[in-house]
Amino acid sequence: MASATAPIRTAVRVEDLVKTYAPVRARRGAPAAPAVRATDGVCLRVRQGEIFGLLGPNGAGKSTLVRQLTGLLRPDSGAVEVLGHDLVRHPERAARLLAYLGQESTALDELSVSLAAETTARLRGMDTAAARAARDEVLAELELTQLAARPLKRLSGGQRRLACVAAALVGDRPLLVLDEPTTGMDPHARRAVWAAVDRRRAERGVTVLLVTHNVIEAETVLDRVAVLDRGRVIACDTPGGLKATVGDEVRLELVWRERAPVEIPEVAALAAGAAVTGRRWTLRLPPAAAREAVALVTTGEAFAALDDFRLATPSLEDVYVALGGRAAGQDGAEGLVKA
Ligand SMILES: Nc1ncnc2c1ncn2[C@@H]1O[C@H](COP(=O)(O)OP(=O)(O)OP(=O)(O)O)[C@@H](O)[C@H]1O
Repeated sequence: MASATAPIRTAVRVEDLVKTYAPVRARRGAPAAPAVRATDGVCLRVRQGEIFGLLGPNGAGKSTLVRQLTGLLRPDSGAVEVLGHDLVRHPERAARLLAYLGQESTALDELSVSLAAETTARLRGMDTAAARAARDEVLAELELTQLAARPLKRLSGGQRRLACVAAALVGDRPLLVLDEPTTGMDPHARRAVWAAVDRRRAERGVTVLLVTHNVIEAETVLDRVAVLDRGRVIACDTPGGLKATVGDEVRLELVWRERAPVEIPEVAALAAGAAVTGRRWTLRLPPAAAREAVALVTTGEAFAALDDFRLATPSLEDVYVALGGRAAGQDGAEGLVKA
């Protein structure tokens, strides 16, 4: 975040951004696809030095939005300004202003880890010596030195992703746009990525725009988050501010052994407010009601039928559901908590 004395500058300004993908006509057995309004009037402001998240289920429009922000996809209408530059009129300026890590790595796959980082640094204007120094630094930082000689296509999925992150981080761009950077990584690698990102923000005031499904990760690394659903921003705040929108409700999860003992009237009463998935009930309750419910299910007949229970304060996922976004697992959306 910007220091208390420095003026807060806007790194990214997005105004009323619209992109509709054209419909596809039916051809040789392939069904027709209707037009999709993938971004539908998106407005955003990202401050300089901020780690800003775009959160939302599959198909919400996150990648479409970032591809417009990075000059790779022309919007139908609306404005995109990065560090004062109009990227709709001058998309070619994006390469100087930002590093973009997309979901695919195909362009680098033939290169070794070392060459991928060095070539990217050279493409970003560093001379050979500086590019090699930046390469060595980032490979050490992400613990990739041992894999330096290996071509990306011969790495595991998580290792390949880490090598792509390394390439994105070289060259000192003031804005990092990272689309699901930690997909497939183990917790150790994830931590290394977040530490590297945070270091650049702290030492160089780098701004980070991060696309994620992963609510848990979002809660721990983001300063602010915009929740996107069906091409629209349905909320934008700090993780804490968003959580406050669900008030002080707590989440109670009950897992029954075989079936819920709904013949017990108090259990039947709980059922009315529960989201049921198989043997699991999820309830959102004020703290006092949650305490009562816990007392009920941890005594007598109800307890005998109970396999497990968990009481949790609201998460961003609760916020997301409360905001009316498509709940995890519905409409083809994957679970929001994707480890
Ligand atoms: N090239 C394309 N042509 C037509 N429709 C597309 C195209 N790319 C994306 N879409 C559609 O636009 C909508 C937004 O897609 P987008 O990839 O931006 O979502 P997303 O939030 O990034 O999803 P995910 O989390 O799965 O990456 C979806 O309905 C998708 O099917």
